[in-house]
Amino acid sequence: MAQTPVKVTVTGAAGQIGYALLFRIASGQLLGADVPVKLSLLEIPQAVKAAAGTAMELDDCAFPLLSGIEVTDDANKAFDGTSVALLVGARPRTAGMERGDLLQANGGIFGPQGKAINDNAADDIRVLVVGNPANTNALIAQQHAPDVPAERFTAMTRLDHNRALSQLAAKLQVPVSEVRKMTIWGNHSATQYPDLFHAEVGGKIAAEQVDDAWLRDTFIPTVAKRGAAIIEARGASSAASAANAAIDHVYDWVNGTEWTSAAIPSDGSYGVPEGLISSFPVASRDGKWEIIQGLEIDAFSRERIDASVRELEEERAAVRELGLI
Ligand SMILES: NC(=O)C1=CN([C@@H]2O[C@H](COP(=O)(O)OP(=O)(O)OC[C@H]3O[C@@H](n4cnc5c(N)ncnc54)[C@H](O)[C@@H]3O)[C@@H](O)[C@H]2O)C=CC1
Ligand SMILES: O=C([O-])CC(=O)C(=O)O
Repeated sequence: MAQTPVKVTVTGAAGQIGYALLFRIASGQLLGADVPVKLSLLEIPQAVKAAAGTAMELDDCAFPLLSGIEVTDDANKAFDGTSVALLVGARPRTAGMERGDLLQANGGIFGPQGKAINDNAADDIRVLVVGNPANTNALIAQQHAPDVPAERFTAMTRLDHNRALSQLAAKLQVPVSEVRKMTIWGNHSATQYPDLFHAEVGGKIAAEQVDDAWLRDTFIPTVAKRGAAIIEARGASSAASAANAAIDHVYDWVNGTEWTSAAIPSDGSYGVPEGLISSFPVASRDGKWEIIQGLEIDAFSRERIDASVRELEEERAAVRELGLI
């Protein structure tokens, strides 16, 4: 192994997403098949033993790229020298809850973890928040890390993006790989807006290849409420698909992509107030996300983007009220 191992920290390592994520990171799918990794597993004290059990299983896989594993309940230790932080550890919702209902329960986790990242992480730290409500938790962590460039804090809407690809490909009976330029706008919540007016299939705008009623009454709600449908069917929230999306997000951030969706701090583009961590169409170049510019937004899309952004503003106001930022 020529390269120095990259330290990757996963919080909530003993949880269901953690279990679906860690083995894929250790096998090289997060950063690349030639990049050695060191894993740090952060858990609450009661779950450290279970995380240590997962670490035993990681050992038992004898992954050539895995150069070491630590298991801890100390955030300062977990984030010491970390280049990639996957903030998964948080309570999932159960049937009947919206993700925003978790703000009070989970918000308190992300301030201290943001501070521990600020004080200990490597200079090239990249943070992906998965724990819900992901956008606003990312904002909380970012606000406690004043020394880390703000754009290093991101939240996951890649699962929504992948769901949208899959639903559209099934409708048009094309392979998923033929869908281009999909975008999720706004919050990782039921107000998110999956946009077919810029997506393309066979070089033609997707919205023109489906009927309006399907787009409005089937596609958008199916994608936006897919998390609840999984909870209803599985009796537990999405895990392997969430882990898969986290891998996709970080891989593309580090290795580059021409078009995907990610929740990143707004620079004011498309009328989204600066600083909100909102999902946009993004490219990644030289290891940095860039919002894809110049898209025309019609009245139908404008109304939906604005509604989701309004919810993000309400969540930000709520966490201010709770003293979390
Ligand atoms: N952004 C997205 O697209 C998605 C987000 N999620 C969210 O991911 C989160 C995790 O989901 P699961 O793994 O299914 O939950 P889980 O309940 O199976 O695991 C969560 C783990 O986090 C740990 N944890 C709690 N507080 C912690 C802290 N302060 N530090 C470190 N670890 C801590 C728990 O001990 C537990 O082991 C939930 O908030 C869920 O809603 C889930 C699917 C998709
Ligand atoms: O819906 C949930 O609570 C879990 C999640 O974020 C998703 O599956 O998108």
